[in-house]
Amino acid sequence: MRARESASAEELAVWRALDRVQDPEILRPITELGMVTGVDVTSSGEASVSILLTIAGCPAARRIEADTLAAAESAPGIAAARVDVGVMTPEQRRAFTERVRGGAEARPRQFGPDSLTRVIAVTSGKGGVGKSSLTAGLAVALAAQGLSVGLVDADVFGFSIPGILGLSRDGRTEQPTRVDDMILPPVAFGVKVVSIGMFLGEADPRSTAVSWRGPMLHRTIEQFLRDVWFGDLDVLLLDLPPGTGDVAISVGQLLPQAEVLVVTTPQEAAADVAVRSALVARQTGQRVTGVIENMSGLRQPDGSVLELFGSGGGALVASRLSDEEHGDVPLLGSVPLSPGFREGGDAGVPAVLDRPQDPAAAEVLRIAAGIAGRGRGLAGRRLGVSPRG
Ligand SMILES: Nc1ncnc2c1ncn2[C@@H]1O[C@H](COP(=O)(O)OP(=O)(O)OP(=O)(O)O)[C@@H](O)[C@H]1O
Repeated sequence: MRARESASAEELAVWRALDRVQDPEILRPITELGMVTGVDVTSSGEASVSILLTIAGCPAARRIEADTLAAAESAPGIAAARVDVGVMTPEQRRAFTERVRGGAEARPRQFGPDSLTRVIAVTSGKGGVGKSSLTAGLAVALAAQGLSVGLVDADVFGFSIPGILGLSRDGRTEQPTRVDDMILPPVAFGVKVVSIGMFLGEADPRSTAVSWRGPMLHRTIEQFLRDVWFGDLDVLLLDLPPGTGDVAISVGQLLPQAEVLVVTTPQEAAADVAVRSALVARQTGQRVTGVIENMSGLRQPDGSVLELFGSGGGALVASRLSDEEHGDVPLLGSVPLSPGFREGGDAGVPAVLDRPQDPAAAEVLRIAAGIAGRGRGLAGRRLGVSPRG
């Protein structure tokens, strides 16, 4: 088997085709990760490709093997292809994790103060207002716009993200892959997802209640942020539990640079508790950057709108959080009630991808575009002015 440096023209064409094969968990080309160890092409155009996997037999491994074969077969001048799969030795695995981390020892802490990742924590006052559905929708929408996105489901008591993103089926939740001490999160619709629901072992998350106390919760969130390898993310979203509990405070301590989005319903009575959850975030030094109203009016077949939960709650929360000290906290959007949006979540296929015309999905896409366009504040951004000549 020949390395890239000594490849013939036909072999080089195969290497180039393999550059397009991504590791489905790390989301980087397998050639860049050193997983392709050699390519041979015979004079009759038969290609053999050798790849090394961290572990054999897992779904990611099967996909890499299939994608490698398809890529080799598609290369110009190739009549047939086969793939030889090997498993890395412990030594090779160490070199691999080093390469993935880019020499992590020397790198700043993931999501530490020097990190360029924008961290957005989504909170709500009451439960059941659609916070998880919106967080998942925003994450998928941002990934679809080409951003590199991670999502931490920190809603320990009501983790629902794996279900909404199709990572949990028939009571089995997809598990992160462990490569030595590196934990690689599963990827759903381009989003790297980690959830407390993935760390329950064999327990069926449908019938498993997590009843951990503060310190245990804090350690778990800390582990999510430290040991799970997200790679270089543009945006990390966190789905917090509703209310003002231990997790919100831990996230405030661990990620003081986080922006906070508050989800509320149009019901004015829900506003007080939504404002309180935002104030807890402020107390831990986080910035509240916007409010999203969910479950706004439901469009009727005759075109009228039924305001099931009243109206005005989002605007009320936004205005109560805006003041001279903290500036304007905008209402980023009002997501209507929509049966299609709920069905997408239940089926594990986000409506923002599957039915972007759905009124709720369309509004989530619009909010995501606004969030993507806003960046992380002015620091490091180019301003739209040019010097006068
Ligand atoms: N705009 C909407 N239209 C219709 N159904 C919605 C909408 N938003 C959310 N839902 C549905 O409402 C239910 C609750 O949503 P979700 O689980 O996202 O709420 P939550 O605020 O995260 O709840 P908790 O924090 O208590 O777990 C889900 O069944 C979801 O599909």
